[in-house]
Amino acid sequence: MTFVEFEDVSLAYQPGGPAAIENVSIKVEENSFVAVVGPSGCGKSTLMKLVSGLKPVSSGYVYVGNREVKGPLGIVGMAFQQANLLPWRTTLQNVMLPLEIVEPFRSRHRQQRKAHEAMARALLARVGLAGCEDKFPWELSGGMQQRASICRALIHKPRLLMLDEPFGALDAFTREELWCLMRDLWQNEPFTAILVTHDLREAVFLADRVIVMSPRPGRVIDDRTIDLPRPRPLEICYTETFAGHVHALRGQIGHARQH
Ligand SMILES: Nc1ncnc2c1ncn2[C@@H]1O[C@H](COP(=O)(O)OP(=O)(O)OP(=O)(O)O)[C@@H](O)[C@H]1O
Repeated sequence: MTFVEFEDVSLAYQPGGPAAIENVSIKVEENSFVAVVGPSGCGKSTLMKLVSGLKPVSSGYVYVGNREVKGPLGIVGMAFQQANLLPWRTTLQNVMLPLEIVEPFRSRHRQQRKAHEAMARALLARVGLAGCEDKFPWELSGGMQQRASICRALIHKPRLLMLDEPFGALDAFTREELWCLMRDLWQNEPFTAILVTHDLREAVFLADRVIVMSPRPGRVIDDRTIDLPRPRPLEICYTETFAGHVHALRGQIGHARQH
């Protein structure tokens, strides 16, 4: 079943101005993991803003769960390159934030505070942050902050997770650790995921499909199925099939940049 659909979508940030993306049509199956790659400025983050309802389309339609997106959506979890944790809240309080804001959790939050806290503690433990609940963000490393930010994006069990370069600011080892964490979280309790990334290895490792965008105005120039078996161990990154996907994607983006 299709869960997210772009139907011939264009967006110009200024009315009548140049299009950031043009005639984009994409279908994302429920509980699948889709990555979007392309040269800088091709409109990857713009796609995120359109799906989450932070920006209206100039033309075309965006549907999430069979409903046209017309404003911010509560069923979306988001994680960005910067962890963006609130510095005055502890890690636990940061993770619990969506439960205070998003329905149906919000209206039950007072009565179910203890249960909500237990959910947050359990999720923090799953990502290896047990013992960090009472620490403030500045007491955590970059990788730990990003783990907490992923917990915050998932705590309200969103049906759709939008990831905008969430591992981009991390060192190579931490990044690979978090790929595995994301793989396990998704595999354990599937949700629909859309990942924007510059890292082609990350895209191939995590995704079922990789969508390639052209330089501005962003258009879909390829939609590549990644048929690597799951569960995928990190060692899969050193196989010929994996390298073949990465090379093909790199070639397409290089070609698109030149033309
Ligand atoms: N708020 C805005 N107002 C005007 N133009 C914008 C705005 N946000 C983005 N753009 C333009 O729209 C185009 C697409 O931007 P977007 O951020 O979606 O690209 P991107 O592929 O995510 O880029 P990067 O890979 O560098 O993060 C770019 O040319 C950018 O300059």
